[in-house]
Amino acid sequence: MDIVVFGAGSLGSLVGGLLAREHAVTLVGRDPHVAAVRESGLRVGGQFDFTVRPDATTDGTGLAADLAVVTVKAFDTAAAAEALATGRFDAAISLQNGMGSEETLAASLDCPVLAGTATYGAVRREPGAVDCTGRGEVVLGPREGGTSEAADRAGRAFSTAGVETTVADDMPRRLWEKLAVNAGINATTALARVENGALLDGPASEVAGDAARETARVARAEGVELGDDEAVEAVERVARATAANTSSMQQDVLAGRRTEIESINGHVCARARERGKSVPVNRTLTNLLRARERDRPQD
Ligand SMILES: NC(=O)C1=CN([C@@H]2O[C@H](COP(=O)(O)OP(=O)(O)OC[C@H]3O[C@@H](n4cnc5c(N)ncnc54)[C@H](OP(=O)(O)O)[C@@H]3O)[C@@H](O)[C@H]2O)C=CC1
Ligand SMILES: CC(C)(CO)C(=O)C(=O)O
Repeated sequence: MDIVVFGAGSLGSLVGGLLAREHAVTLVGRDPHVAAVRESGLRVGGQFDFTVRPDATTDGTGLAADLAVVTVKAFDTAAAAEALATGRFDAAISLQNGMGSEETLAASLDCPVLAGTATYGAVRREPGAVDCTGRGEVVLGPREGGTSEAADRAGRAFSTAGVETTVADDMPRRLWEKLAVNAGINATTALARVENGALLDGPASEVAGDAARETARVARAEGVELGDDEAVEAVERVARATAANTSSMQQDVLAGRRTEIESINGHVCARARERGKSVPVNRTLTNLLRARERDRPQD
């Protein structure tokens, strides 16, 4: 397949590198990473060890492919959608954390937009190289649930390239469960400056559990069956599996970068407001991160 990976940062470079073992991949990213990939190829290290030679460009406009895989940060989705809309694709998929990216893409693109989640860990350490810090899986499917030929085709493309992949018919529930995990872990660890494993017990675990429970309550108000206990168990499962991780939001805070707070806890707050629900823990976490974003040097 011809595949465009829009957002050749950490996750996009890893997924693009894995896909390039089997498919014709074009990475859309920034220099000096793009220049290094064009010059010497993309080295995939950490839990893998191989080099591939995908195409790479800094100009994401006017491209055409069977599939567009979107891996920019959530706050860059609108710009990515605008660029992708100038090209031609049979399908697109978001592998981003947070909620709302699929809707943003679907509003601009003239092709089926699939939902996806990724539990691979990736860090781009230097231009032309990415490390896999944890082998996970990609789960994908139609964003409204059910099955589709586009989802099956994308699933086959990922699987044949050796990406652990599940094609799921319950993406709305899976997205809300992943949202509960990120709502519980990301902002809590970013503010407390602790690793994910610190949420398994101790003072911050209550905050993470409450944020996940609130998220489950909003999910149910949206018609998605996600129990309070299931949401808390998902947080515990992920915190245990990634105990030594510094969450992506904490990494962003430590590096002085913008965070994805609006599409994670901020999304829970926005949906709760529409449904007349109270989510005080998510509201507190969102406002504390917002306060810090106001003080962050602007891009
Ligand atoms: N890293 C991980 O292990 C995982 C990440 N995720 C999710 O995946 C998404 C991406 O995360 P991650 O890879 O860590 O983020 P990164 O910031 O490392 O990657 C995004 C990249 O896209 C680039 N980019 C943004 N807009 C454009 C554009 N218009 N044209 C070209 N390049 C562009 C960014 O460049 P610049 O910064 O210069 O704008 C950046 O290099 C997030 O939603 C994250 O939560 C999910 C699971 C695991
Ligand atoms: C699963 C988790 C919490 C792992 O750190 C993550 O998705 C993130 O940090 O953004």
